[in-house]
Parts: sequence; structure tokens; C-alpha cells
Amino acid sequence: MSSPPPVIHRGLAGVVVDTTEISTVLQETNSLTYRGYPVQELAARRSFEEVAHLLWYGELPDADQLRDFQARERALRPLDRTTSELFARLPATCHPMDVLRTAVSFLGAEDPTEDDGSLTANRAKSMTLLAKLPTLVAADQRRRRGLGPIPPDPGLGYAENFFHMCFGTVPDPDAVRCFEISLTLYAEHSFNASTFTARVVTSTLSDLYSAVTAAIGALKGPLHGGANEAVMHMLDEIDDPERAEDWLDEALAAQRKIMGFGHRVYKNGDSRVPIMQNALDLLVARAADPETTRRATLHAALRHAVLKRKGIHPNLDYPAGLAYRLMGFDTPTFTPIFVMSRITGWTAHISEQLAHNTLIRPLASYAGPGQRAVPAAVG
Ligand SMILES: CC(=O)SCCNC(=O)CCNC(=O)[C@H](O)C(C)(C)COP(=O)(O)OP(=O)(O)OC[C@H]1O[C@@H](n2cnc3c(N)ncnc32)[C@H](O)[C@@H]1OP(=O)(O)O
Ligand SMILES: O=C([O-])CC(=O)C(=O)O
Repeated sequence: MSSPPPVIHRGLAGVVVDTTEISTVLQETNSLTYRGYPVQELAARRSFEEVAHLLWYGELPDADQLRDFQARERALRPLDRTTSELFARLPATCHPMDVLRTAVSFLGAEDPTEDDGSLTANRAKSMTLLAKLPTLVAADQRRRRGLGPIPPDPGLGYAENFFHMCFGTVPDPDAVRCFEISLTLYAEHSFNASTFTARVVTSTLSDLYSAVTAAIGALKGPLHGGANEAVMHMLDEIDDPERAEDWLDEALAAQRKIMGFGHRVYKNGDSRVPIMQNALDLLVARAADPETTRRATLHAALRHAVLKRKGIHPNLDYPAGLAYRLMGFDTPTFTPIFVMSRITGWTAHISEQLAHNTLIRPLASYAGPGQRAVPAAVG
């Protein structure tokens, strides 16, 4: 008697593959907690550095722990000569996610930390990446504008320093706060595709830099982190708020995916969107210029049209894309900013995977030709 055909879970949809203590996404209540704390409260009351500490160590830092965390992060921000040279050799036209993927791989080759896979060694590597990623992202954005890098300022916090390295100035506290909120919201989201990629690589007992390099590759795709950039291209393409509905009809008729909408886990709205939308509304109100108002009107018109036509809600990438534009970042910088934040979640998961490791190796149901004889060689 033959066994029943296996149940196939395409895309691992609905499959629970492990436990985690880092975060939970509850689709029923549209809620998200990091180590038990609601992300809304963390975004409202805590800095991104505190959130990073929470994700890595399981608890929010006390004053001494925060000072120590900040001192270590600030000291590691500068790039060494060889990394700067490598960076300069990459074509200025290459996508910044390719720059990050290459740079992280290179940092791994250079890192003198003994690669024993211990928690201590991995925490040191995680801090190195947290500190250096913004320096790379900022230098790359300036390079696209034909400008030289601005060195990090150890007197500034993580978010402020990023603005300083991008533009040579730090905007008013409201804009910095909106950016910091986006970093907190992007930091962690359970077993999403890039985090799962990092866990798969880690499960082979490979090293942290390899896992992060692979995760950057997974995040780049427009069905995942690349969507924040794709949202901006889409809004640029539509351009006119009056065109939103017609554009949507044409896009749906052409079976296009509407970027920044839909989610594998949340079917009634992404828990992070209201917080990011509030931040975006604040940026729009501050700008108070006709072009920003027009963009915000288009953004809202498309959101309403997608909900009306398809019943699909926006995900975090939808408000984040436009918010980053209003903060002055160029579109190719959007997904790298996601990396600057998600490095915290990825590396927390790498440590967790190692603490209870099992090789991740699912099965597939074979659907190819039946067994056949190899024909004689030709000639
Ligand atoms: C931070 C993040 O990574 S959030 C995700 C960012 N990605 C995007 O914004 C890209 C656009 N969105 C999508 O492609 C999808 O919603 C995904 C990939 C995020 C989730 O996909 P899945 O969980 O596989 O949902 P699935 O694709 O099965 O969608 C269910 C239905 O809604 C439709 N749908 C879902 N999202 C969209 C969308 N953005 N545009 C148009 N239709 C959509 C699907 O076509 C499908 O319709 P059907 O049942 O008639 O075939
Ligand atoms: O959870 C997911 O599938 C995608 C996502 O929203 C994230 O990684 O932040």
C-alpha cells in the first residue's frame, strides 16, 4: 500500500518551524512585541540603541549598561583603510544593497575576532556591524551625489550620527525621532524571510558574517525589504493623485503586485503601520509645501483605492518609503536603512539559533521525471 501524498506547504506558509523568545507577531490582534514589550511603547519611549540592547540581551539597559553600549557602538563606527579602499573600488552604479552585501562579507574576512562561534564573539561581531553599517550606507549615498564621505561623530547618537554622515547636518529633533521610530519598527519581525535565511545559514554552524551576508541578499528582494524602495518608484510612476485609481486598475489588470501592500502574517493590517503613518503625517505637516502635500495626497489616495478594490492593507514599507524621501534620503538608500535596523534582529536570531541548534533541512516532494536509463554518450 502506498503512503498518502505529503502535504505541501509552499513558501512554508503557516508552518511553525521552531520556538523563539525574541519577538512575537500576533495576527489576530495585529500586535508585535519585542521580548514581551509592545513595539508601540518601545517606539514612543525608548531609543533605538536601547531596543538593540533589549533584542540582544533580553532586557532594556540600565543607565550604566546604556552608556557602555553607546561607547562601544560609537568607537566602532569608522571604517578601516582596507574597507574604505574596497568600497571605493565598487562601481558607483552598483545597488547599495550589493555594496552592503559585499562589505559585510569583506568585514567577515578581516575580523580578527576568534571565530569560535561563541556568544561573546558573536556579540562583538554584531556590534561591529551595527556600528559600521550606517557609515557605509551614508558614504554610499554621498558617493552617488558625487560627494566624499563625512566621518562619524562619536558625540552623536545612532540616528543623529547617520543624518550627520549623510548630509553634514542633523535635522530638528522631530525628524530625528521619526527616523528613530522607523529603526525601532524595522528592527525585528520573527521568522521573516531574511531572518530565516540567517537562521538557515547559522544552522550549518557557519559564521555570523556569512549569515548576515545571506540575509542582506534575502532582504534586497522587492517582496521583502526591497519594497520600501519599490513603493517610492511606484509613487514616482503614478505621480498625480488624480491618477491613483486608474493606475491601480491597470496595474491589477496586468497582475502587478502593489508594492507596500499585503503581508504573509498580518491579513488585517500591519501592527507597525499606524505608528509609522503618524510619523509620516508629522513630517508632511512640518514640510508644509505643495509638492509634499501632493505626494501625501497620492499616498493616501492609493491606500484607499487598494483597500477598496482588493481589501488589502499597507505594510510598514508603505509609510516608511515616503517618510524616508521626506527626510532627504535618496530612494536606493531606503532598503539599506532597513539593514541598519534589522541587523539587531538578525544577530539576535543567530545567537538564539546557535543556543539550540538543529540543522534546518526540509523535505521536498519530487515532481520530476521517473527513474530512467542514461542514454549512451553522443560521439
Ligand atoms: C517588511 C516586509 O517585508 S513587508 C512585505 C513587503 N512586500 C511588499 O510590499 C510586496 C507586495 N506584497 C506582496 O507581494 C505580498 O503581499 C507578500 C509577498 C508580502 C505576501 O504574500 P503572501 O503571503 O504569499 O500572500 P499572497 O501573495 O498569497 O496574497 C494573497 C492574495 O492577495 C493578493 N495580494 C497580496 N498582496 C498583494 C499586493 N501587494 N498587490 C496585489 N495583490 C496582492 C495576491 O495576489 C493573492 O490574491 P489571489 O488569492 O487572488 O491570488
Ligand atoms: O515578517 C515578514 O514576513 C516581513 C516583515 O514585515 C518584516 O520582516 O519586517
